[in-house]
Amino acid sequence: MIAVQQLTKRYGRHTAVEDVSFHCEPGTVTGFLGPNGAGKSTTMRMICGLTPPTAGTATVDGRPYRQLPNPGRTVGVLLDASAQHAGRTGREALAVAAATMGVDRRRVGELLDRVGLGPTAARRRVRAYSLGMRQRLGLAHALLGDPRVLILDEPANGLDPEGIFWMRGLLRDFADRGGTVLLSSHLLREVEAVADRLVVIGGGRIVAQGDKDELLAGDGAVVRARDGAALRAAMHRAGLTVSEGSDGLLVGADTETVGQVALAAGVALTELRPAGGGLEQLFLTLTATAPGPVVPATTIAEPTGEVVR
Ligand SMILES: Nc1ncnc2c1ncn2[C@@H]1O[C@H](COP(=O)(O)OP(=O)(O)OP(=O)(O)O)[C@@H](O)[C@H]1O
Repeated sequence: MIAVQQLTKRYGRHTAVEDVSFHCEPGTVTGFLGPNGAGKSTTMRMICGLTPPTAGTATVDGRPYRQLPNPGRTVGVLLDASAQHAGRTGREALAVAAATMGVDRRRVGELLDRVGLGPTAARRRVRAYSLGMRQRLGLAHALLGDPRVLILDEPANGLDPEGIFWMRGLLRDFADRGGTVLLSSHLLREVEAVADRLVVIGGGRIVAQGDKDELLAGDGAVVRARDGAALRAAMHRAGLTVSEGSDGLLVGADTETVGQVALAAGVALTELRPAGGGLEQLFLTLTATAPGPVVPATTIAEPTGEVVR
């Protein structure tokens, strides 16, 4: 469990993070979303005791990070994959961390396998690693102490599509076994596939947070089928509003309803997803302008301050 309460960080007159509060519960993946410079890394660094907050508190499993007796046993952290000892091999880097944490050395080999760094990669010096390999090693490092909590800053950076798919599976499995995951990204689509909850930050302030499905629902569904005419006719017959979107039909109903209508009509779908219009729009606006006020869970505030849903 991660509890963040009214965290604020000022650098001189610049406010990097302001009054940020959220919780991450066991068994869930929380996607921490925001454009570049929004305050994600600063918030995560405060949770991990690396940046002292100007105000507010953050705890992991009920304690501030710095008061955890052996932090790596409670929380696995990956904040900057490029900041690893370049002169050590991947195996050496993990072995040193295992010794520091008091972890059985045999876990080193297991974890190298688990993150897809085979024997050849494990023998290479970290300076020769690609960013994707460093992310994998960083993840192995984070998992080394068998923690119940993971805090990962942009872990998908540098991973290829197969690597991103693999990482999603690993994080989903971790949460399904009761773990707590907080992962940041500047890409909605990247976390949408794995997160249960979303916390959206812009200009240092929370602009939306809540259950992912609730945040993405209510804006209709995007649906496609090889037989577009049959799909459109089925939606019409069911009394649903239909319009042509840029990447499929936009239907004014949730994905479950749309899927059932298509099934009943015998139309095979090639794609079905929440339209996510509000969140997409919020993201586009956030990227362009400064944010507005903090709003309660499962609502979205436009950067102007107007609540749009
Ligand atoms: N040490 C520092 N001194 C001064 N300003 C800082 C410092 N660290 C971060 N900032 C500022 O705080 C704001 C938030 O930065 P932060 O790195 O937390 O954003 P981010 O959401 O992680 O962005 P990115 O996705 O680009 O990593 C930015 O305006 C940044 O310039």
